[in-house]
Amino acid sequence: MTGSANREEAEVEQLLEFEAVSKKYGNKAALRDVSLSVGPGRIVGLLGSNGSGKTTLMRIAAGLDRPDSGTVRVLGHEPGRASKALISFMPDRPQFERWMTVGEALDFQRDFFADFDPDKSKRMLEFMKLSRGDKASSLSKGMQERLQLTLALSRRASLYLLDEPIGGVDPVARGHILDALVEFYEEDSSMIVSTHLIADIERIFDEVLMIKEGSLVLRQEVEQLRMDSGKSVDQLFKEVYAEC
Ligand SMILES: Nc1ncnc2c1ncn2[C@@H]1O[C@H](COP(=O)(O)OP(=O)(O)OP(=O)(O)O)[C@@H](O)[C@H]1O
Repeated sequence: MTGSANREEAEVEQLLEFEAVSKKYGNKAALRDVSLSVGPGRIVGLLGSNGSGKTTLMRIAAGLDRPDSGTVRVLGHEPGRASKALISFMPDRPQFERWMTVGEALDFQRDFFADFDPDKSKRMLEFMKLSRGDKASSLSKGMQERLQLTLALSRRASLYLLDEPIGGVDPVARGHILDALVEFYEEDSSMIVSTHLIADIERIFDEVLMIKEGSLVLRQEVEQLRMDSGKSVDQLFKEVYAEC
């Protein structure tokens, strides 16, 4: 990164900042000395092969796991009640109970989060072709992901963390879901999206972070990356992870 980019970054209040964050599970290093920052109004792709540390990074940002060392800030707050109120996290596994209907899952989210927006949630349900009366247990994997996204994006959060949001959605529907991401996220907020399906999703990214064996190996603006390398993000990803 250039000096002027550094100065610009320092002037904008960062939504998320990691400084030298490391995390081990037993003797397995899941994150190694990761430093990054995400400013407002950005859609950031978090890319990495299986086990590279994407979920760990998101869980630490969401305040669900603690780093062993390093510091994390969300709009200047250390992880805790204030930072959690600013973040909407979509985990890679369903967070609703299987006995719930779609409507009950949304009501639960509404009761839990002060920033839940009922109007947005209604528009998202229509967009996702879900009905309040649908039973969560009878939804297909792809429809469950649509519900997960509806729950996450129905909040007016500052930072959305979406862990593999389109893995179970069929290729035809992916474009529709990506359009929902772009349409329903808040202008001044930012979104970090982890994925393996880079070719499908790279069109929505402003910036990508590539993580390999717990280390951040690349952080770049997508336009710049395409201009510098003459390659798509997907092509570059395949090169970086060729031996994984
Ligand atoms: N709770 C845990 N206990 C032990 N090891 C863990 C735990 N969570 C993650 N790990 C290990 O940490 C490393 C990073 O895992 P993580 O889930 O963050 O990767 P990921 O990039 O999200 O992978 P995937 O794309 O397969 O979901 C892996 O080696 C994983 O086995």
